[in-house]
Amino acid sequence: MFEKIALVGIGLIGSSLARVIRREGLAGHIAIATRSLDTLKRAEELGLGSSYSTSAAEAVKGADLVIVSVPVGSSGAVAEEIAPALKPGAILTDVGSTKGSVIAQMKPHVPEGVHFIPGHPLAGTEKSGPDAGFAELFENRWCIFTPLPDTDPDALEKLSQFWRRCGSNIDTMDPDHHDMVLAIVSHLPHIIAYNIVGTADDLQQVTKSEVIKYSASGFRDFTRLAASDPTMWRDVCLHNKDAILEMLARFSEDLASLQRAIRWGDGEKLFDLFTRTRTIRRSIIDAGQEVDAPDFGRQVAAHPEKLAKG
Ligand SMILES: NC(=O)C1=CN([C@@H]2O[C@H](COP(=O)(O)OP(=O)(O)OC[C@H]3O[C@@H](n4cnc5c(N)ncnc54)[C@H](O)[C@@H]3O)[C@@H](O)[C@H]2O)C=CC1
Ligand SMILES: O=C(O)C(=O)Cc1ccc(O)cc1
Repeated sequence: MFEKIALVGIGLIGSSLARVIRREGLAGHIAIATRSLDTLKRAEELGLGSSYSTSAAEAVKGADLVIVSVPVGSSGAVAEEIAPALKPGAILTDVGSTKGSVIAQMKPHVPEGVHFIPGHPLAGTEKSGPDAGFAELFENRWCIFTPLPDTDPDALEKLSQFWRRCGSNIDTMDPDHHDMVLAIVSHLPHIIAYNIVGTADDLQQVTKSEVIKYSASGFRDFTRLAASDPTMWRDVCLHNKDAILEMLARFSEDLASLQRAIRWGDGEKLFDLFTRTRTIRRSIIDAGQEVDAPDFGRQVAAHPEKLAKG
C-alpha cells in the first residue's frame, strides 16, 4: 500500500503496527524512530522494522505514511521535529487517546501539502513497550478518525484502507465529540481503577495479603487497568481535562445518588439500576464485542458459541 511507512514511537501501539504492516505486506520499508536508544535497540532485536533511528526527522524522510504513536503530551514536540522533513503529499496521522489537544499541538507544525489526519485505534492493553505489541491487536476494533475541515477525502480513504487491512472498522467523528465519548468509556474507567486500587493500597492491612488473596474477583479487573502506563495516562488526564472533569462531575453526582439509595435502604432504586446495567453488558456480549480482558475478548470473538452464556 505504501512504499515507506515511518513509525515514530515503537511501544505497544507502534510495535503492533510494525508487526501487522509486516504480516500484511503494507509497506516496502518500515522506518522506526524512538527517543530512547534502549527501546530502539529492543525494536531492532525484535526485527520490527527495516531501518532504525533515534531521530524522528531522519525516519520520516521520503515516507508516504507517518504514524506518530507517542504519549499525547509529546505529539507537539514530535510534529515540530519532523515537520521540515515530511515529504509533500505524505499522510501524517497519530494514534493518541485524545484528539482536540493532539490537533492543537500538531496542526500548527504541519506543512502545506502534507495530509494530516488525526486517528485513534480503540484497541490496547495495560502493557507498554515494543515487547507488548502483537499483530492482531487491531482486529475487529474501531479506528476513529477526526478529520479536519480541509482533509483530503482521497487521503482519508487511503488511510481508512490501511486501517482496514490492519483489521479495524472505521468511523469518523468531530474531535470534541470523540473526547467526550472517550472520557466516559475509556478515560473515566482508568481513573476510577487508579483511584480504587490507590484507596485499597492506603488501607494497608487490607492490601498486604488480602488483595492478592481475594483478587480473583472484581477487584482484579481494576488492578489490570490500574497497571496501565503512568506516562500515557498522566498525559491523557492532562490533555482531555475538560471532558474528563465534566464526566467526573456527572459520575460523582450519580455515585452520590447511589450512596443515598444505600443509606436509605432504597432497594428498588438499586435493583432498577443494576438491571439496566446488566442489559447493557448483555447487549455488548450479544454484539460480539470485547468483554473483560482484551485476550478474553479475542477468545470470545473466536468462539461466538460461548457468547450467549455471558
Ligand atoms: N496503550 C493503549 O492501550 C493505547 C494507547 N493509545 C495511544 O497510543 C499512544 C502510544 O501509546 P503506547 O504505544 O501504549 O505507549 P508506549 O509507552 O508503549 O510507547 C510509547 C513510545 O513512544 C516513545 N516516545 C515517547 N516520547 C517520544 C518522543 N518525544 N519522540 C519519539 N518517541 C517518543 C517511547 O520511547 C515509546 O517507544 C499514546 O498516545 C496513547 O494515548 C491508543 C490506543 C490504545
Ligand atoms: O486496556 C484496556 O482495557 C483499554 O481500554 C485499552 C485502551 C487504552 C487507551 C485507549 O485510548 C484505547 C484503548
